[in-house]
Amino acid sequence: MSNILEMNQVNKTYGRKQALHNVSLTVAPGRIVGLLGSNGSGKSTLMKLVAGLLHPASGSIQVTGKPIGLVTKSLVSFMPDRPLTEKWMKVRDAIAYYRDFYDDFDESKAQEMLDFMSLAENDRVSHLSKGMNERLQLTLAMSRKARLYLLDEPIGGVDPVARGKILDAIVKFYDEDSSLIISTHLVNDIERIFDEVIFIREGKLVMHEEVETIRLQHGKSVDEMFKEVFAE
Ligand SMILES: Nc1ncnc2c1ncn2[C@@H]1O[C@H](COP(=O)(O)OP(=O)(O)OP(=O)(O)O)[C@@H](O)[C@H]1O
Repeated sequence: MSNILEMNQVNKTYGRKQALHNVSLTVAPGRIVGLLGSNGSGKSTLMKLVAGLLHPASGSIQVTGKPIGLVTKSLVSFMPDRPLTEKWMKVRDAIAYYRDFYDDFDESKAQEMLDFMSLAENDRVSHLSKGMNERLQLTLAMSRKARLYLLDEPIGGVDPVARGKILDAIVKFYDEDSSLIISTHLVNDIERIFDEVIFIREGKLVMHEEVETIRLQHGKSVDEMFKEVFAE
């Protein structure tokens, strides 16, 4: 089966700042990929390019063999690091908003995820704790029927118990026809769910490896490898 994502020699600049340098990578179907790097390394930029929210300065990006554009917007579901919901909304309004906006929104999956997440339809978004808000954003992003899910820092600023619940939800509700890219710098908490990891530093891809290879051939956890590669 063809790759879900292919990036070839992608560069992205913001004014004079080069945020991504010649990034090339592929992601096969059915993979959970960790996109790991310290603050400012280019993780969000990479996701926004794949989501079609930014354009590369050069290079090509394809999702299921199709260049980024209108068609790929329906193949990619992006959970940004800042919520897309409005403060006045209740959880049910957020669900309705996504259902109206995305033809591929699966409302019964959303209901199942809300139950799993202990979120009530009547909860007001502005009253949700950070952890509960992350659960809502994850529910919204993962209830779309996409081929590629991009989750930008889904456990950022959330306590360890809430992190566990969010990771359990990702694994439980993830569909193996698709692939998932998750950005984080909290490697230790999340590495158990990754099949492969991409290390990115100052906009350059420095490693793309199967987690099993890191564990078996290098005898290290991903967190240990991360600390070694990113040691200053
Ligand atoms: N709109 C922008 N204008 C100018 N520079 C930007 C812009 N967005 C990001 N940058 C810069 O590009 C680089 C990569 O930023 P990016 O947000 O992709 O990193 P990140 O790895 O997601 O960081 P974090 O973990 O802090 O979210 C950083 O140096 C950042 O300051």
